[in-house]
Amino acid sequence: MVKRGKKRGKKRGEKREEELAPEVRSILESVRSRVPPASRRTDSGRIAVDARPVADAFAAAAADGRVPIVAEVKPTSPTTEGERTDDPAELARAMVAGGAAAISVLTEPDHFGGSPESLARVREAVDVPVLRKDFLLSPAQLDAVEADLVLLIARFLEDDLPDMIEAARDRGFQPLVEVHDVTELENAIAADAEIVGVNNRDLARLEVDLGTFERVAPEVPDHVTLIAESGVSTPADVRRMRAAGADALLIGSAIMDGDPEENTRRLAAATEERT
Ligand SMILES: O=C(O)c1ccccc1NCC(=O)[C@H](O)[C@H](O)COP(=O)(O)O
Repeated sequence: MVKRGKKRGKKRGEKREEELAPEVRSILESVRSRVPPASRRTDSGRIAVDARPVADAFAAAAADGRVPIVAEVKPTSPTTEGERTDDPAELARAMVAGGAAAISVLTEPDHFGGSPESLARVREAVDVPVLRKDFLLSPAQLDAVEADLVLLIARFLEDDLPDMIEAARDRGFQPLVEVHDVTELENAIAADAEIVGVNNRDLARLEVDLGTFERVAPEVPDHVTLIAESGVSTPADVRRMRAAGADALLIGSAIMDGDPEENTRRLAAATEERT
């Protein structure tokens, strides 16, 4: 008789991961390879941040007649050709000069050309809130660098989301919870997220559809600060996202492609009454 090992069913997280685009699976693999194993973690390097309040920064931009824009320092990405090697601090200063209410910095090195050091330099160079844009899967990663906000992606964190929100808040960060559909939004709200980003980029196919934000935004409770992420290229896109309820927009490629100051100024000027 042939003895067979017990067949192990796939866990929900594993199944969800198989649905991701190969580029995104590769990002997660390299993130995991950098996380220190639990046996080597200590609490001694735990970060405590005095964060710049992002709600105040958005309110100040709006009061000044600018659309609140989170402009992203994004040297490259799986969907971008080439790499921009300018000084991240200079790029961030230019974005703020163009009217950015906040700055986002990719800190993932292998697929986005970022680093925690770049973010530290950016945060020193500007006085607006700075978001750490990375693929954070465990509390140990939060201690890599000080930032005002950290991105937590609901799709990757699943049941760990509430603990990661708590770990981020314990350190003083403002967690921005990224969702892509209403189920993820419900999980984010149940986990007490107060700042939510709806990502128009589908991480399963890497396609961008601004209709994603329009579908999810009506379900977002009023007390939540709501950010439209990805795929915003033109002033018309900015107006479309604002009309659908975005308090702010996170824009990378359209600002990095060309003159970041001029690009930010053009997009931040796309004001129109929200409905
Ligand atoms: O931008 C990519 O190619 C990408 C691919 C796979 C996972 C994430 C990716 N982007 C990360 C981001 O969050 C975006 O940089 C950000 O939302 C800005 O998007 P965009 O304005 O479309 O550059």
